[in-house]
Amino acid sequence: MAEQTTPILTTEDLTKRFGGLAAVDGVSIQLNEGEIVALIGPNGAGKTTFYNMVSGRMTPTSGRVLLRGTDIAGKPPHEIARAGIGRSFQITNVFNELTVRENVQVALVSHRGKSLRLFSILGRDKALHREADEILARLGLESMAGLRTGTLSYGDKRLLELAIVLAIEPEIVMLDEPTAGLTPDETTAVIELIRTLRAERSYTFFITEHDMEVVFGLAERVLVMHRGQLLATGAPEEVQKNPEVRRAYLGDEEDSAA
Ligand SMILES: Nc1ncnc2c1ncn2[C@@H]1O[C@H](COP(=O)(O)OP(=O)(O)OP(=O)(O)O)[C@@H](O)[C@H]1O
Repeated sequence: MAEQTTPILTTEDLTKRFGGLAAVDGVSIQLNEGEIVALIGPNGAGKTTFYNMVSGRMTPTSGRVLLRGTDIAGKPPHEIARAGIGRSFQITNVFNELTVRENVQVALVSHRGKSLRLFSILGRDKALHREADEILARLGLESMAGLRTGTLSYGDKRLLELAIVLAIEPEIVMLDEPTAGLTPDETTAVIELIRTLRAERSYTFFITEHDMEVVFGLAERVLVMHRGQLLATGAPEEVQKNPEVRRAYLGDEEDSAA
C-alpha cells in the first residue's frame, strides 16, 4: 500500500470538561490525506464528544483542531462543513416528503448559500438536477432519484445521508456508525462503497463504528479511546493484539456484568 502521510487534520490536546468530568482529556491525533480511520472505544470513552468537537457541534474546553493547519476549534458546524468536513448522522436527517433528488439538491443549494427561492430553484435548475443525479449515481441510487424519500428502505436512507454529505464537497467525510441497523448484505455494500469512493475521489474517512468486523474490514488505522484519553493507535491487527486495548474492553464488560 502507498504511504499516506500528509496530515489533513490534527487535534492538539483536545479537551472537553463537563463539570468535574473530562469527557475528552488531552487527545492529540492526526488524520492523513486519503486514509480510512476508525475511532473506537468502550461505552462512555468520549468518542461522541471528540467527534462533536471536530465537526463543530461542541466547543472544546481547550486544545486545537487544525484543518490543513488552520484552527477550526469552536467554529459553528456550517463553517466547518464549508471548510471541508462533512458529517453524517445515525439519526436520519432527510426530508421524507421530498424526492431523493430534491434532498440532494437542497444540500447542494444550502451549501452554496443560496437558500433564497430554494424551491423554485429546485424545479428549474437543470445543472443542479444533473449534479444531484451524478452524486446519486456514485451511490447507486440513480434509479430512486424521483421517488419520495419516505418510501425508501432504512438502508437506502442511510445511503441518501451519505449523498447529502458528499453534496457539500467535503475533503473529510465523518460517518457516525455507517453500518448501524443495516442488513449483512447492506453492510458489505457500504464497506465496498466507502472503499470505491475513497479510490475515486481520495476522500479521507473518519468513522465511528461499534461493529468490530466492520472496523477491522474497513479501517486502515484505528484510534482507540478509553476514559477520555487516546489509549492506542495503529493498524487494525496491531490494535487488536494490544493488551491495554483488550483490558479496556474486557474491563468494561466486567464492570457492566457486575
Ligand atoms: N452533555 C454532557 N454533559 C455531561 N456529561 C456528558 C455530556 N456528554 C457526554 N457526557 C459524558 O462524557 C463521557 C463521554 O461520553 P461520550 O458520549 O462522548 O462517549 P462515547 O464514547 O461516545 O460513548 P458511547 O459509545 O456509549 O456512545 C460519558 O461519561 C458521558 O456521560
